[in-house]
Amino acid sequence: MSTISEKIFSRASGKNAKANDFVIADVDFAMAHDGTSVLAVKSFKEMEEEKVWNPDKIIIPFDHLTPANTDITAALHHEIREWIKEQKISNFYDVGEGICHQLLPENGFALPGKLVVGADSHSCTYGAFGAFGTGVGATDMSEIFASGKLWFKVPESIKITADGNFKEGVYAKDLILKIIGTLGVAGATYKAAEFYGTAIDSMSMSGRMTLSNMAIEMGGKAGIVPPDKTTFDFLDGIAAEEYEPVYADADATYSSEYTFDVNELEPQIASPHQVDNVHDISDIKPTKLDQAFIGTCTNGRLEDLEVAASILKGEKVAIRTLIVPASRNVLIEAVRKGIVETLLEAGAVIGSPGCGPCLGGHMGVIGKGETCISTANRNFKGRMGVGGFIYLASPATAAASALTGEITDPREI
Ligand SMILES: CC(C)[C@H](C(=O)O)[C@@H](O)C(=O)O
Ligand code: SF4
Repeated sequence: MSTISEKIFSRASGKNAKANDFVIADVDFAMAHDGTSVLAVKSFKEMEEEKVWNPDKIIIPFDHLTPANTDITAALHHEIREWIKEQKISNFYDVGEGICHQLLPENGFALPGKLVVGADSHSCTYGAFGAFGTGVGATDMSEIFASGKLWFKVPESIKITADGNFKEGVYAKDLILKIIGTLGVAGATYKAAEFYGTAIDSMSMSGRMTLSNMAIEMGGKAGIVPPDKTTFDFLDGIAAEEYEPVYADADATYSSEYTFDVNELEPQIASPHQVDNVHDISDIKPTKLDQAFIGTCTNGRLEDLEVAASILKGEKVAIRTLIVPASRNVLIEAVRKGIVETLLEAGAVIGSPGCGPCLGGHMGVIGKGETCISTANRNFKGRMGVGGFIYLASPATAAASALTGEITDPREI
């Protein structure tokens, strides 16, 4: 009678772990990016540890401020590169390779049944593969660097079932926005969400990653999709090590259960400045935009760019439109398929793979009083630039809006 999380923590801690137990667990893979590795490495050095527990289990992608935006960032990048060399960390992804939450799945580190911990809140993305993926702070990460272990309180789980078929113009992003709008930003605090239902079964890995990615936006510790053929096919030939899929027992205990009917779902918009300020697009009053941004660990994958290109093909954007592929592989594929050409011809700007302006660091921040429609996961006040307004939506809605210069239903284009 165990949930997926209880089973993963039981294996990782070597004891029968139940919700609310405190356990010390062995971490399978640990990730820190350029933004958080700086503090994690500082704290690791302060612990006077000489060597990391396992240089092959640590993954360091540079993605948040890449290519370096200032001399300060460049110096920090340099410092981390030196530490990576000294510690012989084998999985280092330098500028231009892509966003951490895209690179771990692409390189087969997000695996069913594994405990994958990242020094980044959106590490819940790995739940799309049936892993327990979760984010921790940089000092907790330094402890993992040193010992390969960390303490956890085993989360209670909630069950979210989404049945039905997506209507044309409606996507996984709309579903997760609807879920967050319904549960609220604290609706799943310290809980692990397990996703079930026919709408999830028929979703691609890309869609599942969008779903799991945003579990943290309702306070979730993890957002897990039980692995199936779609998962195994994706991992075929790329899994970094062997894995054992884990499923919940039929009589597992959930602290709450929710159901969603995808047949009825419309495109959703999260209005400023909270992710749960979610509305059907038909309820949004006319909203002028200054910028559209398509990218991030939520929606910067090939499928997302493909949808945007299908809408922008042969048209011209009415506002600044920034497109940042989630990884080098995504960009290469998008070039091969002619997607990049279509986007450029439509007047979009293509950024180098990475986080781009998602957290307001560089490469497309917005000015005071400006409004951006974004495919990211957060619309917090000031996130993309002080005094700016962010509306969250799917890539289709963002692309349709880029064409008109105001929030636009992709089904009306
Ligand atoms: C910089 C990093 C710590 C942060 C996070 O943890 O989520 C960032 O990725 C974000 O999306 O706000
Ligand atoms: S793309 Fe945005 S949300 Fe994702 S890791 Fe980067 S800054 Fe965080």
